[in-house]
Order: sequence, then structure tokens, then C-alpha cells
Amino acid sequence: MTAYVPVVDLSDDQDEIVNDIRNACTNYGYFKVINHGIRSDVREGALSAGEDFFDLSEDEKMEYLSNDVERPVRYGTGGGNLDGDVRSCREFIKLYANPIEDYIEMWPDEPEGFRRRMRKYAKHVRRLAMTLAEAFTESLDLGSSHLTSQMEDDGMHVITVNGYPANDEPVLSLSAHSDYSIFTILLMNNPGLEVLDRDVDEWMSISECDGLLVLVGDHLEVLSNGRYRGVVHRAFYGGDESRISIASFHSLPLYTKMKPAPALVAEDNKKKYRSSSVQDFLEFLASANNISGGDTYIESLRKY
Ligand SMILES: O=C(O)CCC(=O)C(=O)O
Ligand SMILES: [Fe+2]
Repeated sequence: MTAYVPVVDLSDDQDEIVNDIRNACTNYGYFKVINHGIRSDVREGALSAGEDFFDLSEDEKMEYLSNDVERPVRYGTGGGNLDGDVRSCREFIKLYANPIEDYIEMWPDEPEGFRRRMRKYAKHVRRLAMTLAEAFTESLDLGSSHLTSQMEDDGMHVITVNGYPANDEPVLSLSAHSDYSIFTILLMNNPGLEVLDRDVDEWMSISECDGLLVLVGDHLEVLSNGRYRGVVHRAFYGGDESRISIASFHSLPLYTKMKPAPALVAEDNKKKYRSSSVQDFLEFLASANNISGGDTYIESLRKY
């Protein structure tokens, strides 16, 4: 089934934007954003930079290979449930992107222009993220600076570039998860994303891939004390050409704890999540809690 995709138009007036975001987050957990100000040449530059990176030789990519989830730049493969050669399924490069001067020298300097193209997109997408962060907190009646005041200097911005090869048959290339971020801004060159409709417990495919999709992450679920839920999604891809997606994860600074907003807890009479930082998430990811069958990160935050 094809998913309905709510649209938020950033050229609308602020009240309308905030209302649309509230509706989209309450009912769906994702939306498409239009009139976001990121030009198509910047978006296409980033997608082609990703494609060119994955075209490098295995040896060149292996230089960045690491299982250490705390590495600011790392390459890896897998993410699906395929038996055997998971490399045929998904590869990724993760890049820390804020403050960008702290990390840019660690980013791959090959292929030619990779840094330049990705940096340009990173700068634009971070600006968009700050605009969205204001609207998210306004939509929760927390004011416009509740998040941005904390994200301003060293808010985490992690970019994951995913590469999915052409495949005759659609395969589960990235298994079901919600993102740990406050929210994620997703850019892609081909369809292949699916979102879980919790009401009917069915996977719905996002058929459009032009523009930018915004996903509610676990830390927005925490901040909102459960009013907004992190959207469960996966990549299920088959097609004639390779698929590139670029996920931009936006969060508080590494060690800053995200907690349910006190005003919302007071309304609910109950705090539903414990506080946690991105660093706590990374430790969760690296720990045995994360073995299959165990709690997901957000489930672990509901227990305290
Ligand atoms: O490739 C996609 O469309 C989804 C990527 C994703 O969910 C992620 O990187 O967290
Ligand atoms: Fe994701």
C-alpha cells in the first residue's frame, strides 16, 4: 500500500506551518517539506557525491570501515536481514557534521569534490533543521527556542549516506527501526522507504522521493512525552539503478540529556520516559541490550 504523505509548506505563514506540523506529527510521524530553500543542485550534488563515494574501490572504502559507533566518520555494510552477503544489500558512510570545522578534515577526501558537495548540503540542511526545530517546539506550545537554544552551538548533526545497489527483486535492505534523533531529514534519489502504520500494523511505501521527508525521532517522542511518536521505518529496495538516501539526524549536544518537557509532564500527570543523551544512545547501541529480541532504544527509555 502507498502511504499518505502530509505536506508542510515553509512558505506558508508560521501559524499554518505549526498547525500542519502538529497534525502530521500527531497522526503520521512524518511529512514532506516543500519550499525549504535547499536548491536542487545542492541536493543532487550531495546524492551524486554519495554515489561517487560508493563507486570507490573496496580498498579505498575499507579505510573508513569501523564497528565503533562512536567514530565521527565510519563506513559499514549491512542493516538488513539477508543471509550471506549482506554487502549486496546496503552500505553506508556516517559523518559527524556539526560543528563542521571540527570534523571536515576527517571526511573522505576522495572522490574528488565529495567534501565540497556534502559540506554544502550539510550547511543547508542544518539551517533547515533549526527552522524545523522552532516549529516543532511551537507545535508543542513550548515556544520557539526550547530546542534551538540547546542545539545552536554544538547540537549533534550526523549525516548517514546509504547506498543500496540495483536489485531484480526488492529486498529488505535496512530493517525496521525508529531513529534516535529528535528528527531526521531524508533525501533520496529513488523510492524504497516504508513506514509502519501502527493502527493497522502494515508497511506503507513512500512512493514519492522528490524533495525532503522529515521523520519524527525517538528524542522528539521523549520531549513531547509521547504526544508525537517516533516513526518506525525500513528500506525495502529493488530497482534497475542503485538507490542513495541521505539521512540527516539532528539532536541535542552529545552529552545533553533529552527529557520530557516539564510543561507536558504536568499536563499528563506522568513522565513517560527517562532522560537520555545521544551518548547514552551510542552506549545502548554498543551494548548487549541491543541484541535482536531485546528492547529497542525507545522501549528502554519507557522503563525506569
Ligand atoms: O534509506 C532510507 O530511505 C532510510 C534510511 C534510514 O532510515 C536511516 O538511515 O536511518
Ligand atoms: Fe532511519
